[in-house]
Amino acid sequence: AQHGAAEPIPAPMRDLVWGKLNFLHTTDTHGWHAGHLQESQYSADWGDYVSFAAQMRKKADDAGVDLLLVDTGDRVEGNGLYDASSPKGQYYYDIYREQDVDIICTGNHELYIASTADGEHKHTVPNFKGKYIASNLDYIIPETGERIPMARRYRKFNTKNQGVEVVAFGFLFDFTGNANNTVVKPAREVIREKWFQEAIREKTDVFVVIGHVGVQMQEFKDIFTEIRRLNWLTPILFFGGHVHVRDATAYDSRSFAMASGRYFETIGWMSVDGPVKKIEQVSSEADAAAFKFHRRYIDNNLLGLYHHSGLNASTFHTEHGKNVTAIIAKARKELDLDYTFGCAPKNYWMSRSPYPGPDSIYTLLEEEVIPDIAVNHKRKDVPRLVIVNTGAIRFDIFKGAFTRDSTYITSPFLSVLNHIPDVPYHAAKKVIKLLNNAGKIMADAHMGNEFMAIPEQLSIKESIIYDAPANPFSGEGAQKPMGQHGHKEPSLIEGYTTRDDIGDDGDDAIHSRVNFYVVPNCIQTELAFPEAEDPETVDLVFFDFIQPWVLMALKFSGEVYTDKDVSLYVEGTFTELLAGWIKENWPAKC
Ligand SMILES: O=c1ccn([C@@H]2O[C@H](COP(=O)(O)O)[C@@H](O)[C@H]2O)c(=O)[nH]1
Repeated sequence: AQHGAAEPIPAPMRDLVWGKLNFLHTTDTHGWHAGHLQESQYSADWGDYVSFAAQMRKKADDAGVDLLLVDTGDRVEGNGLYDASSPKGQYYYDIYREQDVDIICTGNHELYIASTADGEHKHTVPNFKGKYIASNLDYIIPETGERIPMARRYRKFNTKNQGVEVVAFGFLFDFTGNANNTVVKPAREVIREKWFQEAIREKTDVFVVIGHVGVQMQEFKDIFTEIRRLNWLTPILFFGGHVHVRDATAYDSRSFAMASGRYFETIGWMSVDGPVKKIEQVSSEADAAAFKFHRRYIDNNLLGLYHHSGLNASTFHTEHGKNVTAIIAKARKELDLDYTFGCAPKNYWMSRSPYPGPDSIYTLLEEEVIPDIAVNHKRKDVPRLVIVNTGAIRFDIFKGAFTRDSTYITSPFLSVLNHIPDVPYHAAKKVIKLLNNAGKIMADAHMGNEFMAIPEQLSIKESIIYDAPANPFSGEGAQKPMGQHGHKEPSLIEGYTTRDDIGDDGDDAIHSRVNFYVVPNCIQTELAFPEAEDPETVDLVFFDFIQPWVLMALKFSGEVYTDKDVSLYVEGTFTELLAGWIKENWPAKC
């Protein structure tokens, strides 16, 4: 862990279940490779993960089984370690590559900005040569305009210890927000392509489909159906992401799918046991029931990593892992990520507390931040509606130092405030309602409103509010306390208490439960409104990211505008404006 990171706290633990084939999975790490410095339960860093993987590979070798590492994209955007350098990612590529990942693919965040996709093609694809898979993604070479596969379409290989044959694919969901130097092909079309049809006719022991795709999303279901059509008994394993949740499901009795959260809070574990090799393989569905699948969501917590590897603080860390931790520390220092803009007076939550409310980060924005930053001095007296999408905020603010790192953690995007001047108020006032409530109408116009909100809400549609704190030690397989604290039951800290299609025993550490309040897709602030009556016209101000939705909503309200009618409202990215606001408004010292 990084120097100064929150000390890990012991929790009651569920053990890992090993099989013949075992996997460690990361997804949506979004630059959090230094770990969560302010949260004890997720404070291990990428160097610790390098040590963990090496120790677990050794365990696998000793037992004669196999361990593979998987990463399903969105490694970038969301943390100072990636975003604070200029150009972005200057330190990240060399840190990330230190992990020996066996199967890796692209997420949508690698593609929003052309230079990010260039960086992916220039650095990460060659860093993981032969292991990087791009089943439905092409890249356009800037110099020639030639369109080529981002990386190989699939990978066939044998595992180290048992020689298990694996055919692996790497998909991205049907993403349309990419810059124009990549082409994402819809999964449902790719599965008809000749190369895919040939690949699924390879006689293999197991298919592994990794993807930046939620495990409940149609893309995975389509891929599963097509592989299964020709391979009735072969196990098919899916590793997904994008939705930022811990999740697992089975599409049938010989398949299994898991997604491993977000922000390097979670290291996913999947194992398969049973007749994994063709030679031992089964000829009927009844025999195929012998396959056993397990999943575990490992908190990225050093004490947990010690526990699962059977090691301790003096035996766990490899030289390689320690070096990676040191490289991260050096990068953080050079980027001055601990520079403090101000001191947050309390915690502000995205989903843990209701919006509107005193502890909601969106209420803080709506009532305090936006009125101060959404000001164009030439038009400051013109009434305006300022609309901000909630997905633009990526993480909670914790009481205490708000650092350069926090600015990117809260708001990594290059979002700016644009505007359309003098929009008739009768139309402008309908926009927020359409963005928040007219999901069906907008979806019919191929503008899914849910893409303006936080990704978690793609999966969690209703608030989850617990009546009272859960009984920590009740439930299936009540747990033994971790490590060095003997028989004393440690008190629980808040964290994941996952319920997926497999059950509620997926998390390795037992936490106390956390409420999840659903928030709207967008929030709105009214500024400079006359007191007596409604204005005739207003300036409509909004993040550039939601411009297509805003234009569509205006059209539905009877006012047609195009991109040509939109111009910048305030100089500076939202990230910079927020940092400036904090410097002005929160005390300098904590
Ligand atoms: O410029 C941007 C880019 C993205 N967003 C928000 O992020 C989600 C996508 O997040 P994932 O991590 O890929 O799941 C998108 O739906 C937007 O809500 C943004 O606000 N601005």
